[in-house]
Amino acid sequence: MAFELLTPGEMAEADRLTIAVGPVDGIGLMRRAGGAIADLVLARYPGARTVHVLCGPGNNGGDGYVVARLLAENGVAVGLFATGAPREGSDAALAAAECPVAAAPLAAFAPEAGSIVIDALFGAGLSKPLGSEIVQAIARTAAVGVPVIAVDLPSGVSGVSGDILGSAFQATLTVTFARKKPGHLLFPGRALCGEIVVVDIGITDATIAATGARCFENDPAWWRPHFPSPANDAHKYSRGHVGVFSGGPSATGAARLSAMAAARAGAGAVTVLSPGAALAANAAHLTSIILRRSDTLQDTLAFLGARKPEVLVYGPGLGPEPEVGRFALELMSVADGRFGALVLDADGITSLSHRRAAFFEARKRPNAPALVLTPHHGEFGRLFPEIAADASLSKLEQARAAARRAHAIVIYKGPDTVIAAPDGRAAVNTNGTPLLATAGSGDVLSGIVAALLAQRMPAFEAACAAVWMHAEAARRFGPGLIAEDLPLALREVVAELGR
Ligand SMILES: NC(=O)C1=CN([C@@H]2O[C@H](COP(=O)(O)OP(=O)(O)OC[C@H]3O[C@@H](n4cnc5c(N)ncnc54)[C@H](OP(=O)(O)O)[C@@H]3O)[C@@H](O)[C@H]2O)[C@@H](O)CC1
Ligand SMILES: [K+]
Repeated sequence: MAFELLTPGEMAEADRLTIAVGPVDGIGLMRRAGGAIADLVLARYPGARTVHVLCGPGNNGGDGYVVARLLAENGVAVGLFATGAPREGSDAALAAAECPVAAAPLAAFAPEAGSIVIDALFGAGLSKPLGSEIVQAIARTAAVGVPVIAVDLPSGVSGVSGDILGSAFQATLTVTFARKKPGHLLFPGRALCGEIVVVDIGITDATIAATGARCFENDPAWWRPHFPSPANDAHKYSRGHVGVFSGGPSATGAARLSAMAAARAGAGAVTVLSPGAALAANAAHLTSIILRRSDTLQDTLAFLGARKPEVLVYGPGLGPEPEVGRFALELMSVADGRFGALVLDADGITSLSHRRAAFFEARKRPNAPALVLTPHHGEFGRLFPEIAADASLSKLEQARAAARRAHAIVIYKGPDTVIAAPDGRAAVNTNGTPLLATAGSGDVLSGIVAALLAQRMPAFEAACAAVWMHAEAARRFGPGLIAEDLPLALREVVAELGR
């Protein structure tokens, strides 16, 4: 299934391998790429009066010359504007030579209402911020509000990171080749692509695999085979037991949200581990969730010995104090098979930022539990300040670097949540919704992750599934959503996935 995301470098490698194997050559790929775009334009805009094609100096421009030629051959009035002639001997120069429409300088481009713009200025080869001539062309296009069809990427959007280099077109439709690129899915690029259509230009799945791409668009299609479904003879503990640590008397809700989500996501048993002072508050709100007092590490060890939970959730509602971080380190050091995995969220992450060296050291120990970290942007910056400050890394690369550093699955949350594993696998989530920007929503996510881990779903797949399910539940519930609604809204999502 075609969920890999290719960096521009990996895409260039796929092109190179395809051409090396033959029979299609570089200009052949370009003709296919341009041909697919011309077909889409003709199908989608049959009444377009004029199509303006803007061509850059590289192969993206080459695709543009193919589109211009094919549209002209189909009787469309074509305006062609170029930043300069393509390099002599290049495929783009060949495509330009085959194009019967004369190119005018880009400065002369002035789109009118009713026209369509094909942006073939820069794609995978964007290497620096756009110059003023191009920025002005973008502004003139935006001023008339005509549809823009971007070839490969909206010019100005980095295919690697989704960052905007100076300025960028707001596309109505972006047509890319073989596979999507990270820049299509990471913000702000994602918002500038409009609809994204991936066209097949003859690059095979085997060739994509040969590029070594290890990043994916998050989709149930590839993790669903690992999704847990209870065996017929299941009992509550065989379906996985999750323990969730609660905050003090005035901060217990977060743990209960996490616990409810873990139960709805299929954990057979869920225990809230509460400080004695918060037992009454928790008891007043819990029914099927087990409640157990835990004030000290000894209390927790007694629970681990007696109840043998697979997964612990540590962080929601605990407060950012250093002793919270110290306890997280103690938990990791006593794990030694007493529990399989730890989900560290919210204050569990922030509190460790005071003990980063000890934390990273603890992660190197051979008996350390599996770990899932679920930072949002601020928490990520606190635990991984050097990685967060490295502007040369995309969000995707930052998440990967953090996963390697912490020997953990990292769920780097946001509108474009990235999930990364220490082995280099990564996924970008695409079903997120602003409905999730609500207090307590992160606590629910940590509970879902824990439940899937407790049911023995492999960690990377479990994290990807949890992120997708969380967003899917929010979407289905719709406006008015508060975090309390999410666990129940999960029911339908779990039912469909487990079918
Ligand atoms: N066979 C294939 O490979 C296929 C490729 N295909 C197509 O090729 C595209 C990739 O082509 P590409 O590698 O030539 O890169 P492209 O985006 O055209 O730009 C490179 C040129 O732009 C220049 N430049 C960069 N930034 C700039 C700026 N801000 N301002 C000014 N100049 C700037 C850069 O200059 P340089 O960095 O060298 O100084 C260089 O001259 C890909 O997106 C797809 O559409 C398809 O046809 C399928 C087959
Ligand atoms: K483009």
